[in-house]
Formats: sequence, structure tokens, C-alpha cells
Amino acid sequence: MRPPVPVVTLAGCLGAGKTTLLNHLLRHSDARIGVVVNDFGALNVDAGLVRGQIDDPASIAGGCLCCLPDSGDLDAALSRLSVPRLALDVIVIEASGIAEPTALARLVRSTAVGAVRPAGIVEVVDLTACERTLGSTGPHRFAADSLVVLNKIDLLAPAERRAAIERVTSAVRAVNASVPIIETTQGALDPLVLFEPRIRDVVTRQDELPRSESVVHRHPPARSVAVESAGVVDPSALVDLLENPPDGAYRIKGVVTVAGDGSLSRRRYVINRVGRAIHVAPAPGRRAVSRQSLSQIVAIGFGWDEPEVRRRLDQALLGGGPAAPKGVERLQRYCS
Ligand SMILES: Nc1nc2c(ncn2[C@@H]2O[C@H](COP(=O)(O)OP(=O)(O)OP(=O)(O)O)[C@@H](O)[C@H]2O)c(=O)[nH]1
Repeated sequence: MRPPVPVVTLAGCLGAGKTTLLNHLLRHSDARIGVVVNDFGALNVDAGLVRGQIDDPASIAGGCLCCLPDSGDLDAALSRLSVPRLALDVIVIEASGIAEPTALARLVRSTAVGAVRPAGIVEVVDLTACERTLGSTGPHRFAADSLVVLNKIDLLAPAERRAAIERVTSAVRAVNASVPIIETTQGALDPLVLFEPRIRDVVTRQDELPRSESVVHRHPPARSVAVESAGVVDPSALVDLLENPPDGAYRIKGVVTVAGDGSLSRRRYVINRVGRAIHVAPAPGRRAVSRQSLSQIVAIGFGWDEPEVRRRLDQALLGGGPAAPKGVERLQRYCS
């Protein structure tokens, strides 16, 4: 059975650059991306931009997503896109510019579609329209965000830009202390930040991950560190990493073989941290990994101390004897 398809929600005030960012991601990612657009018009994605797309964007019209009378339309779109035949890696919902991120987060969390799981709110902010962003809706809108993208930095002179970045950053930090904040022009966000490599790619492509940084040189410099170990992993060490990741690690992903606690035999899990959200699931069948006992973790992030990130990842893969029962329990708390 396929694990649930992650659903990333793209929010942001009208004209902030959501569509621009989405088009950028569609052009620069190899992931299989499904798109749900909640707009008053159609998503302006031409044939060239939908390269890598498996199906047409699902369009939800008739009003702002978070104001619709029920989640029926969203559920129908998510159902359609999460069918195994499409084999999507991720679904992106582009919300209308008037949707409230906190309401969107609730809506996605409460979907009745079991084949998907929430994977965070990415909020695009137009840096030239701080008054509008902070004034009309209030900074509480940032509380639900898992990533904030400060866009249109090209439109401000350096001094003005610094002041605007500081204002928005302090407003965001007041309600969401740990959310990563990234600056972009034309929504040029590194897709690695949002779209996890497929599980099997973590296995087969981990040496290639850093290379994508130089290929997509216009992106903010996302970094990745990958580690692996042949032994079984102590679940407590793993949960310590997930709950308290190294500074700058926005995303952590891995397939791990976890030690049992005596009564339980060892098991394999897919671990995933996006922003602050942690998700753990039993690993799908043999297809996902080439060597059954190998444990692998990839971290993706910005502005970090790489040796320290590597040290923390290695530490999480340190195994040992049977796990303390509490460790297994802690890990399973994050299982859906
Ligand atoms: N100069 C500049 N223009 C940008 C940037 N990002 C987006 N734009 C322009 O801003 C306008 C609005 O961008 P969209 O991507 O359509 O914004 P949106 O958030 O999808 O808009 P709504 O659907 O109305 O909410 C377009 O004309 C974009 O070309 C940027 O970083 N710099």
C-alpha cells in the first residue's frame, strides 16, 4: 500500500507570488506534483510548465476555499489526485489570495480523504506590500505557517529591503518563533525544500542531492546532508532528532530500521519532519529499499553548520541493543 500523499498548501495575500512560485516549482522539480487551484480564474500553467505533471490541475471555483460551506470540493479534488494510478509524490494546493492560512490548515487536517496527509503551509509574502500583509489581516495569519517565503525582494532598494524584511520577520516571529523564513525573487524557491525526494531516491540518489544546488543556482542555497548505517536504530535517538533537529534543518526524511524492545521485533519506518510537523509511518514493502536493514536519513535546510548537522544525524543512527520500551512508544506516537 502506498503511504499517504503529502499535501502542501500555498497561501499568501493576493498577488504575493503564489502562482509564480508554483510555476517555478513545476518547472524545476522532477517530483510528480498534483495541483489543486482555488482561484476565481484558471491556473495559468501552459503545457511547458506542466512538464512532470500527471494530470490536469483540479480547480475549485466558487469562492475562497476556507469560506466554502464544506470541504466536499477539496475532498473530491484530493481523492481524484491521490489515486495510486497517478503515483504522485506531492499535491500542492494553491489557495486563493484571501484564504486564511489557519483556516486552510484546519481544512486540510480535517479532510476525509485517507490517502493524503497534511505537509505544511507555505506562505508567500509580498515584501513590497507589508502594510497590506501586516495591517489588513494581522500577523496571526503566520501562526499556522511551516515556511514563510518573502518574495519580490528585487523590487526594493537594499536599505528599504532590509527594513521590510526585519518588520515582517519580527511580526512572524511574534506568533511563530521557529518557522523558517526565506527570501526569494520570482518565487525561486529550491524545490528540495518542499518536495522530498522519493523514498527510493533517498536510497539511490543521495549522493546526487547536493548537486542539484549548483544546477538551480538562482534558488536560495538549500543544503542537504545524507547519512546511512547498516545497523538497527535506537528509536529514542531518532525521536530526539525529530523533536529537536539541528538549527537550520527544515526538513528531515529517512527510512530506518528500528530496534524492537524485546517483545516487539525490529521494524522499518519512514520518518519525516517538515517545518515543525513530524510524521512517522511503517515503511512500505520491499520495493522501497534495496537492503532491508540499511537506515538512511536526509536533512535539507539552510544556513546551517554542516558538520554539526552530520554529527546529529549520525548520532540518531547509532544503534545498540534492544530499545527501551519508551523509545518505541515515543516513535509510534507520531505514526498516523
Ligand atoms: N518584480 C517581481 N514581480 C513578481 C515577483 N513574484 C511575482 N511577481 C509578479 O507579481 C504578480 C502577481 O504574481 P502571482 O504569482 O500571480 O501572485 P498570486 O499570489 O498568485 O496572485 P493571486 O492569485 O491574485 O493571489 C505577477 O505579475 C508576477 O509576475 C517577484 O519576485 N518580483
